[in-house]
Amino acid sequence: MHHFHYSGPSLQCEAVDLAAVARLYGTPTYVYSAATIAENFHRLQQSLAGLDVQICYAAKANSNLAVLRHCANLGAGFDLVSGGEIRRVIAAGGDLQASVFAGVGKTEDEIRLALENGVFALHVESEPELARINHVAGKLGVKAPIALRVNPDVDAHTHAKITTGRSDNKFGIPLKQAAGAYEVAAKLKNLTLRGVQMHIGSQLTTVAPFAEAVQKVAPLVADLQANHGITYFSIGGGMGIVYKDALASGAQAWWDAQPAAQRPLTPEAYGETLTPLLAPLGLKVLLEHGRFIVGNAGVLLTRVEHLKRGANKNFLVVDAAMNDLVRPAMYESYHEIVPVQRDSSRRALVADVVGPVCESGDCFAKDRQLQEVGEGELLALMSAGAYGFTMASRYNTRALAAEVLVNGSAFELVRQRETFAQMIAGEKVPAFLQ
Ligand SMILES: Cc1ncc(COP(=O)(O)O)c(C=O)c1O
Ligand SMILES: N[C@@H](CCCC[NH3+])C(=O)O
Repeated sequence: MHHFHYSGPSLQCEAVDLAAVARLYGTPTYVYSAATIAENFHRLQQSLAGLDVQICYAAKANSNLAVLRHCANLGAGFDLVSGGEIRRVIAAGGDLQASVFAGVGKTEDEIRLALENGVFALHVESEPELARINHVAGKLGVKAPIALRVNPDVDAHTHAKITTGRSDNKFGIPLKQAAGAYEVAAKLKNLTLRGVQMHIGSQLTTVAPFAEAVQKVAPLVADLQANHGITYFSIGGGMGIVYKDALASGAQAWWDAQPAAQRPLTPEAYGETLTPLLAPLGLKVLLEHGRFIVGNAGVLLTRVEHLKRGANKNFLVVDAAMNDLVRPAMYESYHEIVPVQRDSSRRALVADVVGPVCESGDCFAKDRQLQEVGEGELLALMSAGAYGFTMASRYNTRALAAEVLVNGSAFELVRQRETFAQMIAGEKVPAFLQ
């Protein structure tokens, strides 16, 4: 559920007219709803009520400082995958002592930064990494708290590029080798064994793969608790969101109308299945969801440049492009596209919605049915709060978009649109070319 809805003809985020945001800050602009983030966060927390749960929000989904601070204020720690993300949490005033540092290729500098700032644990992806962390911790004279990321080889039934828990993915230590790797870790004197971690993929739409993975890894967790005194089990992130009916799914009525067997995954169903599997372990549970918390909490506002009538199809050219939101080009993913001013008297238009980038893949939607819209009118690409801005690039020397956070009837620019001067600030023409 989320807080994007029409008030009469106008699309609003909470109590703010999206047209007003575009007038003030231009387009393309990402707009996030603070209330939606808070609601998702609380629902997730409630879903495993009764267990000792810490949400480590996956900052890679949306790492704007305002979003991080909002999550921190709600009680989140963070799941971080780079020194840059660690520094972002520090800059946002978040709690690193409730945060974990993951990733298959942590550098020595990044490990040092994590340890110096007292992260809750490092999530280790391989035996060579254990040795590296042990070495850095030794130089600092500290003990590094670690958990091994275990790869349970479970099919998450999601897009091949975002599945992470199969044996042919680069992530984690195969379950069969995990006990041995823990024995290796236990012998390294600068490490403290603190937990077990797993993550099987992103945009999971059923609870079954989560349950299968928890059941596969639970015996190892119980063993390590008995023999090494570990205190937590991180079951990763990955809860999927509704993309296809993105606008309608903001309302309770939409959920009520879904046949029970086809209802999208909810935190309540997730908690109902996983609580009985996790409770007997008696350990702290870490959740690392990103998309579920912020995905439906954001839209990308864009303006129509032209309607171009081609030989056999229409192209609606907008001012956002694949550099702003790469998901459709990268994963063929679906984002609902809606007008900011709705007008039911307009004729229907079927068009490819495309950006100005010089690639045929720069296409947000193929043969999409929309209301007829003309030059200068605004559209919203829904469910763009996760892996939207954080995956943006400057391809075609296009500036990074602006970001706005809405809270009730208030809204503020939380990232200025990049200027050309900022884009080229680190570049120079060398003397030998002058
Ligand atoms: C280790 C880890 N934790 C958390 C996440 C967040 O996933 P999601 O945004 O699907 O919840 C990811 C991304 O897939 C991940 O690799
Ligand atoms: N970037 C992906 C999700 C990857 C999650 C990170 N391991 C997406 O946009 O769906």
